[in-house]
Amino acid sequence: MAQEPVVRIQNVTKRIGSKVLIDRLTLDIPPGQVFGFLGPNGAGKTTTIRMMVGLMSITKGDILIQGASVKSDFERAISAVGAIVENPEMYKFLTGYQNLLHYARMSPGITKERIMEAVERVGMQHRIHDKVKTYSLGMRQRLGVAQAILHRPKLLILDEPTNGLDPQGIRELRDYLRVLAKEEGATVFVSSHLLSEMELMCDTVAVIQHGRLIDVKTLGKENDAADRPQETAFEVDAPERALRLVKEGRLEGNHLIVTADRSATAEINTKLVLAGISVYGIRVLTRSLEDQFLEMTGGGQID
Ligand SMILES: Nc1ncnc2c1ncn2[C@@H]1O[C@H](COP(=O)(O)OP(=O)(O)OP(=O)(O)O)[C@@H](O)[C@H]1O
Repeated sequence: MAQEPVVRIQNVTKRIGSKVLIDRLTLDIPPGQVFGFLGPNGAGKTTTIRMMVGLMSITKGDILIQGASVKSDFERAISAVGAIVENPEMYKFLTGYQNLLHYARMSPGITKERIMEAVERVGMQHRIHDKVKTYSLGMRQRLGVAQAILHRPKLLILDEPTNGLDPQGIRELRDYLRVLAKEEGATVFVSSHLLSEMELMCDTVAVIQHGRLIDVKTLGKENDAADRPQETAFEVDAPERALRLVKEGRLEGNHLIVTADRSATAEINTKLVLAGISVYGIRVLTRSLEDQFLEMTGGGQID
């Protein structure tokens, strides 16, 4: 049985004046995943996140976090959330550890052991006693994440966490977000306008444009991809005859390219072979999420 979603965004609309920023957005976020929220600049990612954490009101619809309504039960909803939406304030002349200790004093029940556990989750144990002013951007971000998870939230929200990070920093971010999702049993919700990074980081990606949900894709699951129609190339000895026989697709050299799902692929192969055409190879031409995203959003342009 599918587990209860950690977040349920239910038919949410955000209007400011006559402008519709978010248009009837419905989205379930399952537990224990790194879940991506992908869209070009201005698509409405930050607006959605701001509504999730109570920084902006919801015009219509509702958002449930661990079953609690952001609109009518905000205290309970937000208690399940750790978020970095704007840059977290850190005292630069204190060490990372002192910053966390300071923060922990303001929230009851966080022990020193828990602080060190959070520090380990983000791989900062070797630098945590250095002053924040000596940290790189990636380290400051890790410290921000450690702070955001101190109270063991079920949902960690990061708005554009890869911004400004170099490739190495992005790889490290990906690695520790995966550990977090697994070890803390938390769902990590990350927004980005960069597809390639989302592909590396996330289990699932929801694509948004013009305030509307366009698609939700599970990444890295072969079965999922295998059941959908995909461009498939049949390498044959008589391409023209193959095209006449199959009556669809196009030719590229000695390849017949057809959009087909698994069963159609098998049927086409049988047809070709029974007609005496030799099939030397069948290859699925998988497209990256990037290609699909560009297709969906018309090249990633805003308008
Ligand atoms: N307070 C506001 N009043 C009016 N329009 C706004 C307001 N805040 C955001 N917008 C507009 O709403 C749209 C969505 O903005 P939002 O910041 O949510 O996009 P985004 O997907 O997070 O993009 P980015 O990556 O550029 O931040 C944009 O067209 C933006 O100009």
